[in-house]
Amino acid sequence: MSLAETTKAPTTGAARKPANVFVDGGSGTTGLGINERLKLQSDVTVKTIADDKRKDLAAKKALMEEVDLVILCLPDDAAKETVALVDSMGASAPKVLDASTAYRVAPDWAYGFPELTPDQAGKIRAANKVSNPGCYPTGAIALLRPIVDAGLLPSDYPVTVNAVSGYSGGGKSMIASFEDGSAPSFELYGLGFEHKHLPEMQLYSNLTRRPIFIPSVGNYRQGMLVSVPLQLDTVPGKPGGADLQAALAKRYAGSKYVSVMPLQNEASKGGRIEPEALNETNMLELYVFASDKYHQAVLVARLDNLGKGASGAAVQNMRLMLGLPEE
Ligand SMILES: NC(=O)C1=CN([C@@H]2O[C@H](COP(=O)(O)OP(=O)(O)OC[C@H]3O[C@@H](n4cnc5c(N)ncnc54)[C@H](OP(=O)(O)O)[C@@H]3O)[C@@H](O)[C@H]2O)C=CC1
Ligand SMILES: CC(=O)N[C@@H](CCC(=O)OP(=O)(O)O)C(=O)O
Repeated sequence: MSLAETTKAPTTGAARKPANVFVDGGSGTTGLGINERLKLQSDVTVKTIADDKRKDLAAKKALMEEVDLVILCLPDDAAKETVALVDSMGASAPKVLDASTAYRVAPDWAYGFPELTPDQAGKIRAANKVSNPGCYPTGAIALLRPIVDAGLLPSDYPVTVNAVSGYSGGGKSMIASFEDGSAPSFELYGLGFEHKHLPEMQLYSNLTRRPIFIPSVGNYRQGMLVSVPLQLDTVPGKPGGADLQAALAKRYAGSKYVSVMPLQNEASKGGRIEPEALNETNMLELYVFASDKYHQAVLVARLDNLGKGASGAAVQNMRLMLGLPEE
């Protein structure tokens, strides 16, 4: 057994040293959010790389020899480059948690949405490679998967997902374009039907038909809403809003980070929701707005794109992968 291997933290056990973690891309939007969260965790030590060496592969490899887990907060190509480096390290390789889109539907990686199914947290705990979900898929999959699994929505239903994100979702360059006033106040995008989140959204929602996904970005920093309209009279069995809400409540009962809100129907008054209420948290709220009169429903997820949509989820996955208790 190599020296580096003996320094890796055990994944189970009571008394032990803090686990060592390296955040590759630690000065980007997602990386900074993870570092802020890790400052509050005494059972994790963050190992850093000199700024002028942060893109130097030999320096990265030397640092990765010392850590139990590396979190990649990089563009896809750079993430693939670091993963190739990890793959060359043999027994001294750290576990990898990747925040990019590169491995989200790769069969040999675990998908880092612990609430996906009752056994997903266990898969993440046991995996050496975990991909952190995209922000929009986190909302869409959380809403759709339990309803499809319960047989309330057929897997070939023509699903449309609409969403709005704060501008931090686009990383450093989009943040700069909103903050220097060159970006429009609001914009629809994804109108080429090829948004990078579609494959994971379809796969983990258990949908056989590719959804239509229309995201948008507004002139505020962070927070998002993901919504899925449903014409319930076209769905076999004609489920009502209460059936949908009950399936979600059953799936997420006891969950620390996913809250299923009471059914919102004609009697509830309101019919409005804004995207920023969960900012700086790792929470995800799920709503069913429904009309029995018109047999229509809209499923809505609210989350912080930098929280449960990125850095918060990464820290939740990191703790599972290191065998540490929930925050
Ligand atoms: N922002 C968000 O809400 C979310 C982002 N993500 C994903 O997380 C990843 C990072 O995104 P985000 O934080 O927004 O992006 P940013 O553009 O804010 O940050 C990316 C960081 O990576 C650095 N970087 C680029 N290439 C390398 C390299 N070869 N080695 C080391 N560092 C490098 C950049 O440094 P420099 O600028 O100097 O090149 C920059 O600091 C992306 O894959 C993104 O898709 C995931 C979920 C949500
Ligand atoms: C507003 C905005 O541009 N958002 C980004 C998604 C951010 C995110 O979560 O995407 P990844 O995790 O896949 O990087 C986009 O639509 O490409």
